[in-house]
Amino acid sequence: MALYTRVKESIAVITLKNPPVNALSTAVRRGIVESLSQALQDEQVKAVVFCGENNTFCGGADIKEFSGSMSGPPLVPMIHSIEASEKLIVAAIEGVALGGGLELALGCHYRVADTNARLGLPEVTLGLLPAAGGTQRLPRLIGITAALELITTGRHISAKEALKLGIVDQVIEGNAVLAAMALALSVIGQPLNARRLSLQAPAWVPDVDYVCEAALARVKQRSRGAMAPVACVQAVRAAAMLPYSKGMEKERQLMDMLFRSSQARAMQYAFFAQRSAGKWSLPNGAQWNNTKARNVERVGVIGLGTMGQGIAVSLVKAGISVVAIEVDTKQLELGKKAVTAMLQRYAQRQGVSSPLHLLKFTLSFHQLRDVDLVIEAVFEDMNLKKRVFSELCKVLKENTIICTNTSGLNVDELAAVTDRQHLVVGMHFFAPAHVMRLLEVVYGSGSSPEAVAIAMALGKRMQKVCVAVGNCSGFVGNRMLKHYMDQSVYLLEEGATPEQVDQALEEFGFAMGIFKVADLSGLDVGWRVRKASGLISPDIDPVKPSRWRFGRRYCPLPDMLCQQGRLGQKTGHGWYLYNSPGSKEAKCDPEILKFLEDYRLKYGIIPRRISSQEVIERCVFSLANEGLRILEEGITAGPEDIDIIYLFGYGWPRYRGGPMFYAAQVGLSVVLEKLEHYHHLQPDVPSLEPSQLLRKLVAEGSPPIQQWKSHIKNLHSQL
Ligand SMILES: CCCCCCCCCCCCC[C@H](O)CC(=O)SCCNC(=O)CCNC(=O)[C@H](O)C(C)(C)COP(=O)(O)OP(=O)(O)OC[C@H]1O[C@@H](n2cnc3c(N)ncnc32)[C@H](O)[C@@H]1OP(=O)(O)O
Repeated sequence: MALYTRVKESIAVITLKNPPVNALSTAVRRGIVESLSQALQDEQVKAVVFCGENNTFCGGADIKEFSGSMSGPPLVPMIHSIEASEKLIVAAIEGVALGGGLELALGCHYRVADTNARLGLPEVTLGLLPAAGGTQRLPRLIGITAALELITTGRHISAKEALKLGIVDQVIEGNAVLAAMALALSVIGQPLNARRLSLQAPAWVPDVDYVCEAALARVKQRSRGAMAPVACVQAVRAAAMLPYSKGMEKERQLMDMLFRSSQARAMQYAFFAQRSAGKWSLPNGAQWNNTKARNVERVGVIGLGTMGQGIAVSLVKAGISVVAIEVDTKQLELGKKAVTAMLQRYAQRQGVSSPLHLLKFTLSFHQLRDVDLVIEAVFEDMNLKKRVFSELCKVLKENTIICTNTSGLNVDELAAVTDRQHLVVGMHFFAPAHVMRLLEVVYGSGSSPEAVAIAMALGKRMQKVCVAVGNCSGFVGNRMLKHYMDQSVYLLEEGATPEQVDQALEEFGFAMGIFKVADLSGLDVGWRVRKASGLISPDIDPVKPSRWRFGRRYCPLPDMLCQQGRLGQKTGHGWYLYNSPGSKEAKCDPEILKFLEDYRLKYGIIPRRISSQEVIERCVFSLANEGLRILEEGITAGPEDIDIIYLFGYGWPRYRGGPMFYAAQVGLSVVLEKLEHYHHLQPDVPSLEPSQLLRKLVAEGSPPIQQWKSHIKNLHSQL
């Protein structure tokens, strides 16, 4: 709703009220229309100030309403009548003015913001465009080029930047509502036409086509396959080329198309999934709102390899003191140099003073005696980690939390060597840890809810998207990835090339195909894991290694590449060829094609043509199938957690929602049928066997993904 109040005799204040972000729900829009009419009818009122309750102007249209039938006064005519009002209207922006919230402010004649306000048109991140006149008014206010940048990225800007761009008229420290009233009193009586953005022409640009084509090329490269950024460019182009009313028609047409699209549904699902992942819960009933996290101010980071460096940088950026430890002076100096350089670059970019005073580098475990939490980031070796954990217990305070940055080792086995199993959790960061947003917080069987709460809160402070997951080999992301990777190499055996597989995956929307990712990470990473798990042993024939291990299909191609020293980008060749070691541009390697041909000949495999559809079905459905197994085992609280892990950690295209959402969107019965088909052809690949939960969900009529949790609960009670 909206609250109408009269102040200073001649000013009416209309306060949007819909906590927590005053989204423009039906009730709020109705309240605005009624309050505005009251203000316009009241002869005493000479000016109106719009503001939001609780120092938050408005977070935009109510996204929850998008999935139902929309009713109540529509936004476009409502904002039009604000702009057309003969009485002066000023927006007082505190907190946020986003999406429809900023569009409402653009309909006002003046805008005042407080210094901490954030503004933006983030509709593109929901698979939409600003459809309450934003694509037409913003270019008229700040020009085509700046509007294109803001609308196609959806980025939030500070009040300071908004002032520089000309989006707001004043930025004030203190109460924006009082400042808006003061501004209103100072300009009452001045003509309003020059303040009505729909009446203005956009600033002239010499070559609109060129500017729009360049923007189109940028968005296509940045978000391959996404419809919304392309539509945003088309709408802004219309602002430059057409009169306002025609531009509005174009905006409406493009919005109709996006609004109905599966991409918009997926991206809006992702918005809510991200928020639901933050509301973690454990199988024992402990959860985010019934468990207190104690504060963490000092953290120890053990190991300054690539992961440790990134973790230390993220901690310091969050204002947390770090004691960083290495085993010898050389490693310590290398780590110190890298961390210092990253933080100096960061400080320079942000225009802040370098936070190096928060860092201490040392060789001595004793320096950890008063840290609140430790993150171990040593080499991925169980025995080494166990030794580190035992040593830590000798020096740490008794309530210090111990976290391991393992990417898949058993957290319970590590906790067992400590004197505090309840204070041990996994914090699985993704490389590079100062860049990647995802953090899997892994609870073991003995981890206390408080330890989980502390790790989740720390991750959030480090700006990570945190997902609580149970302890199993590879946790969630890497456990699922294994099956996706298996299918990709089987496809090579059967006739595909790395480029074909990668092209299909990139066309699907992945940021990078699986073979390019493998080359980037280094093929030796998986090789070491396979050796440690006994899949590679000295009795395997080096010339014609077996294609079965432990009774299951196994593809020895990645091992054979490693044996040849083809470890990926770092050695200048892997699945692709690179100009030199460390260079990034992947080129097709004729040697690999020959190697694959020889391999097929050696094993008597007759290559066949493999379609992109088969690549996607086999790679993506096996990923989703494993996700369903994870759900049935209770490793995550819901499908949203899995999708968030894939969106933030594995380059899954946001406009496809995540593997679980994608499976639901394709249709669970289709996924079941395809998995049965491929499992029939590959009976020695157990992961292709449809999961119990998939069969159950299909048998129960494929409920929408939001209802899966209740079906999983029933499944658990039957087990
Ligand atoms: C059939 C054919 C019909 C075709 C045509 C139909 C046309 C329809 C006409 C539409 C006109 C278009 C109008 C406009 O252009 C569209 C929009 O405005 S879309 C919305 C744009 N706004 C956003 O994207 C902002 C989203 N929110 C945020 O970024 C953040 O929430 C925040 C505001 C920066 C605050 O961040 P935090 O403080 O971290 O808090 P949370 O993120 O955790 O949020 C708290 C709480 O609020 C819920 N929430 C936030 N924003 C919205 C919202 N806009 N609508 C609904 N709910 C919102 C969020 O989910 C959290 O909820 P909780 O988890 O606590 O339940």
